[in-house]
Amino acid sequence: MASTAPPAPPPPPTITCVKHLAESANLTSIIPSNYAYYTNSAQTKASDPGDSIPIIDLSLLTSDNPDHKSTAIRDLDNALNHGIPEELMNGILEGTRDFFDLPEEEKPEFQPKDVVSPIRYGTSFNTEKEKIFCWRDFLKVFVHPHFNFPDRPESLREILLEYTGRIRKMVRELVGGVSEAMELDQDYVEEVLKLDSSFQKFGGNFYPPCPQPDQTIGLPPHNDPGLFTILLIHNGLAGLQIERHGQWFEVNPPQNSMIVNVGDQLEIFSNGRCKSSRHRAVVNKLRERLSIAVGNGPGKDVVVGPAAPLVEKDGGALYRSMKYQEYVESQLSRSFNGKSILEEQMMFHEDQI
Ligand SMILES: O=C(O)CCC(=O)C(=O)O
Ligand SMILES: [Fe+2]
Repeated sequence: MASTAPPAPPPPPTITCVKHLAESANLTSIIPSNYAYYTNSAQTKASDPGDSIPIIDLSLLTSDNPDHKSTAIRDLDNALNHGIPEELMNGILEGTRDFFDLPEEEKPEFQPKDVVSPIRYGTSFNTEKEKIFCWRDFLKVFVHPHFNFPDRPESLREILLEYTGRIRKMVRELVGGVSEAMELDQDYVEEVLKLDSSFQKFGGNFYPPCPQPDQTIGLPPHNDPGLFTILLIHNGLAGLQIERHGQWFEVNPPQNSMIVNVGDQLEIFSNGRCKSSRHRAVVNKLRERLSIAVGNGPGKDVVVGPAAPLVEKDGGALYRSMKYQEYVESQLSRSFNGKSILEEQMMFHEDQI
């Protein structure tokens, strides 16, 4: 009688996550040289709660018509005020934290080589391409149109489904508000961007405390690829910075608030009316930081270019069109220090217009 072979042991960890490194007794006061990243702190301005970083940059949603503008503002306000219950926010933060707390030997199964795998745990951004690593670990899960979920921890599955579903609803309202501000028909926008099958990606970021926070970076400057990213930061801990006119501004979100970042597809679709937010995350000496970034795009197979009525109004398209799936894959397979894909899609640079 043939005996059944015992199950194969799990593969050894392929990467050292930074959480493990930060917790190891070997890490004293100097970080390893492959985490060295120079940030010009002189360029960073402290935040001014008065006017520096609006959590939603309503000026990006401008229409020349003041009535349209105020309707859009009201709609956006509604979307955000009636959003996500506090316990759901706490639940998703706890579930994600539980994932990062799984024993290291249980994590290799979530570490596929392929950058477009639907469930991917890793460190830095793309360690295959990078010599300098960033001080963060991540969990990325594709949650729509197909819902994927890691089978552990138990606490994550249901809450992931519910949380990302709520975020999709909120994003549709945001898209509705923006469409109105740009005088575009909402049904037209939903249809051309195929929002029923929107590609949605859940991202958990874990930044352990770092003995030399000025010598490294949590996430280097980047733009998110989709339409809107909704960011939730545990305890609103500072670390996120947004670039405006060559200066970096700290964002200090109020407790239980969410940050809405405009992504590249919205800049392209709006023919430059909405500007994609360039941002980065710095790390903290004493406290760990956990953020949840849910990226919301159009359908994967949509070829996104400037909306036809806007091109007509503006007398031309300012951006090339590209299938969203190719855009995402191209961004994922780069290292962070290369040229931004958005720049490549611009047909004219501001100094040429
Ligand atoms: O952790 C943060 O504050 C930023 C995260 C982020 O930008 C991202 O995941 O794309
Ligand atoms: Fe981001």
